[in-house]
Amino acid sequence: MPGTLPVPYVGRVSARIELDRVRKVYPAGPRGRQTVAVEGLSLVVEPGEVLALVGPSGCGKSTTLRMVNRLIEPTSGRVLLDGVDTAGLDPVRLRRGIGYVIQDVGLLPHRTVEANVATVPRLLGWDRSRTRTRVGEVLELVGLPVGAYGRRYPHQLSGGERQRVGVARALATDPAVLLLDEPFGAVDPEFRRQLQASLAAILAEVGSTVVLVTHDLDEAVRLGDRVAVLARGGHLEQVADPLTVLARPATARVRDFVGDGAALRLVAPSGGPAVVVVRDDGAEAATVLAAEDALGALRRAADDVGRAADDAGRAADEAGRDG
Ligand SMILES: Nc1ncnc2c1ncn2[C@@H]1O[C@H](COP(=O)(O)OP(=O)(O)OP(=O)(O)O)[C@@H](O)[C@H]1O
Repeated sequence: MPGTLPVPYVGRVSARIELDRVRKVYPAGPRGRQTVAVEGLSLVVEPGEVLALVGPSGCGKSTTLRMVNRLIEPTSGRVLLDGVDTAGLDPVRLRRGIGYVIQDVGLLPHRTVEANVATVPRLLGWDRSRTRTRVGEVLELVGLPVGAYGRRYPHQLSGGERQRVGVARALATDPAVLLLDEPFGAVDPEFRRQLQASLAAILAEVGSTVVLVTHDLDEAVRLGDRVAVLARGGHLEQVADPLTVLARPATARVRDFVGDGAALRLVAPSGGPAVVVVRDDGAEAATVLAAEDALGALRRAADDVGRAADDAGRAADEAGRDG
């Protein structure tokens, strides 16, 4: 059930986000020219959906995200939440109803984990016992039980644990909208995979509408129900489910961005079985095979190669005997 903004949300609620011809132009600096960061972007994120925003550096991903919680005001166009134009809402109240996680999560260094996570519930005037219960729940959800971690300070945590506290803090009031800007940008690749897996489980649990900014295509494919690919100047090139983006890039820019590595790759999109995407760049054909079918095809191909090698070996032997 969609929530009605800008009230705080409790329970499994999610909002519909609509960007309607949104444009952002940064004014010229002392020496530079003005920058068109986002150009006429129209996009809908359905309630409960995870939309991953990807694209090359500087293509306007963060600007787009921050226009949703009004950390940045659009130059023109509208951002609607559940049909309500956010331009008419109080930006501070709006932001308290929207979870926001950035790369360097910005935990308050002199406050414990528990106190950091309780920040927004306190601002919203929740009573002590309700806050304590919820803080315990969200810390449990991100795998940092309050008994073991609640009284620690940020400097007593690893980078990955700090990121998870940031996610818990953003989830503390069950926001209808969750904005994630490179949430694991600072985490090393191997641990990143683990965090992505736990985030996927968390997102499935909370039901918020999520916009995830990442430069990591694999992260987008893993976590996104749909993937939106932006090009420089904030132009939307394609928005589709992850497999379609990989298998059938809509434009040359998307093809460049997803790269040749996408021609054959094993992916595990959220909620679906692992699949192999096979793209034939020379033709229209693109095939998405279930992993087992693809493995079967690869094994058969390997058997054929093996048989051909055996045949060639036998032929060589026979030729040797004859000679
Ligand atoms: N405050 C600002 N003033 C002027 N230009 C800005 C400002 N913020 C961003 N830009 C410019 O707007 C464009 C889009 O920036 P944005 O940070 O939204 O891109 P991004 O896709 O998130 O980039 P990255 O992946 O590198 O973080 C870039 O050209 C950037 O230099």
